[in-house]
Amino acid sequence: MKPTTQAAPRYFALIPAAGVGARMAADGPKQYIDIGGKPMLRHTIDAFLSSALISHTYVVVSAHDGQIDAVVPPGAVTVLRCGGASRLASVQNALRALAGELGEFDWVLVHDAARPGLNAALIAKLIDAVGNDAVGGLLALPVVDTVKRASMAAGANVPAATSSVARDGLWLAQTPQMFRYRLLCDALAAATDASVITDDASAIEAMGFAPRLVEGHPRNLKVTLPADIRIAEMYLAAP
Ligand SMILES: Nc1ccn([C@@H]2O[C@H](COP(=O)(O)OP(=O)(O)OP(=O)(O)O)[C@@H](O)[C@H]2O)c(=O)n1
Ligand SMILES: C[C@](O)(CO)[C@H](O)COP(=O)(O)O
Repeated sequence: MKPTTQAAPRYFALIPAAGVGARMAADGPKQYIDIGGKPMLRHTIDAFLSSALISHTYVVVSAHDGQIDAVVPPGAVTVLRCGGASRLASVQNALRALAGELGEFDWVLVHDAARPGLNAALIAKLIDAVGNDAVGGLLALPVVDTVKRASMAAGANVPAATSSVARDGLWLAQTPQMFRYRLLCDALAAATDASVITDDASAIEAMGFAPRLVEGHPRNLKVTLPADIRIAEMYLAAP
């Protein structure tokens, strides 16, 4: 019997970088803020370029982005100027733009530009853990604090806790979130509400699948608020 040869799996990075960084309240989009001597987005790009597992890296930016060309290393990264009004829309647009380049079984690792602390070891950990999985998965951190559900009473100036949420089984999603191209396209094509589908795994879950959770690292935080910059600087100073 002729031995069957199966093509080696391919892993592609897709970096949504079309946000405006409203919560950072900086002069411009937070993905271009300097951290440790280079723009945040360049740290994120370099994490994928440092991994021998990644076949190619794509960055999706807004159509009128005027800063990306000074950030990406020539030739090593493809810029997709199809960012949308939400992270969901940016990823949907990027996946459509890649229809002619990616095969249905190619793995896509969607990773926030705002998570510059990613490194090759975390990329390898995720791929090793779910690269043979039927669904895919994501880096995440188990919740270590007590979680409160709160409400703001009329006339109050701070919310009040109405209950505590049992933390067993609660995880905080990070990225990359890795799924095969076809499944990810189908899941996101069915997603309409960006306020509900706030990560790629949410769309996969909405199809009834259970993405695997692989423990990430605090260095892989999402740089969202001004105070996050110092934390990112600390981790990026010690790769
Ligand atoms: N329309 C959007 C919104 C967000 N993102 C990207 O999705 C990632 C996570 O989003 P977030 O941290 O919320 O970034 P912003 O949307 O820029 O931040 P904010 O919500 O404070 O405006 C970021 O890398 C961001 O650039 C994107 O590609 N397109
Ligand atoms: C994708 C994500 O980073 C997982 O935690 C998160 O959902 C992004 O949320 P944001 O409001 O778009 O930053």
